[in-house]
Amino acid sequence: MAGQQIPVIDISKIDEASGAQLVDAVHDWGFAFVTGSNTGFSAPLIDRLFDLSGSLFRLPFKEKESCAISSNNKGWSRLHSETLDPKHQKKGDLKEAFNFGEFVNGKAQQPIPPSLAQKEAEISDFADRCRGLCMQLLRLFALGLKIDETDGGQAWFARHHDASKGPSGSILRLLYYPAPGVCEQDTDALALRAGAHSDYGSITLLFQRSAQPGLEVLSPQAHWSSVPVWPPGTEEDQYPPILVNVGDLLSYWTNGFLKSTVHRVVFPPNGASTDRYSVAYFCHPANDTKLAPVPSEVVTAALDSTGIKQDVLGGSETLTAEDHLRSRLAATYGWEKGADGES
Ligand SMILES: O=C(O)CCC(=O)C(=O)O
Ligand SMILES: [Fe+2]
Repeated sequence: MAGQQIPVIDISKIDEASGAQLVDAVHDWGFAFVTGSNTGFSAPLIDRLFDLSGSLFRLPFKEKESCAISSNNKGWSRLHSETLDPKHQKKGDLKEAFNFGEFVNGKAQQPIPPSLAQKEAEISDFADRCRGLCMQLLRLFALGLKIDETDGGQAWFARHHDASKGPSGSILRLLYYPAPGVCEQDTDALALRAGAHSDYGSITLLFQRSAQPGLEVLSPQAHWSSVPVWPPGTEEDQYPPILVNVGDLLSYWTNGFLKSTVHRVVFPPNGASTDRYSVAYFCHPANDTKLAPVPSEVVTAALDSTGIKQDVLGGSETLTAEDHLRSRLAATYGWEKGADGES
């Protein structure tokens, strides 16, 4: 797939037609761009968060280090400290990241750099908007999968993601990939900014900056294909297209019908000296959500035609969202404890 083929879907209407479009897009590829005022993200709002992210990563090492990431997967991680693909990458990713867990009444539940304190409300507001957009997307998935009203209809997934349902593993992650040559340079030609991985949760939202490309997705034919920052024709949009991808949990929940696609971040082409900043929001259902089979004729018909049975992926026990996340974190990092977190 050429990157520009990732469909751009206007989600101004939450109805069956846009639900079907979104489901079609992620059924094969796991990725789609969504746009329209309904996303809740104007260009200036996104710009402000990137300004804030720039000032966070420019803080003195000591201040960032005081918020270093721990086994709950919240906080700051430095260059080379981890890779998203430990099976294949010998060295850590060439990135810094700051993971914010859920905010409570606008307050972070983890140490944050003191000089960021007056921006706490702004970060919390951004995370709330991300969750709000994910709720709309979850409604669209349920509509596209034709879940019957008697089973919960468009609320089937969304109701488990409401903040009132209790804590979840949702994370807002700010990312900074320094330009080649700015930091200690890697001589390994295979070095990556972020190793190949799939995300763990229900839905990931990704915000990118113009002229800072690098994301690639793995095609079903096992080719890496670059993803544009702005799909052609959307450069001037008042509400920039936001990249959406399905995570492992939603793929599991739909018996693989919605795809969780492997992706990675590479250096700019031709040795160009550009930083990359991105912001990802990983949306998870409440920890105690039971991932029971989705009552969808669309999913059932697909399973019938492929011969895959519901329990092949799901096993005989109904996992909770927390079990699912814990098993993914353990597989990647060997973590046995905290269930909060993300890839
Ligand atoms: O920075 C990016 O474009 C992608 C980051 C990513 O895939 C992740 O952190 O899971
Ligand atoms: Fe990812």
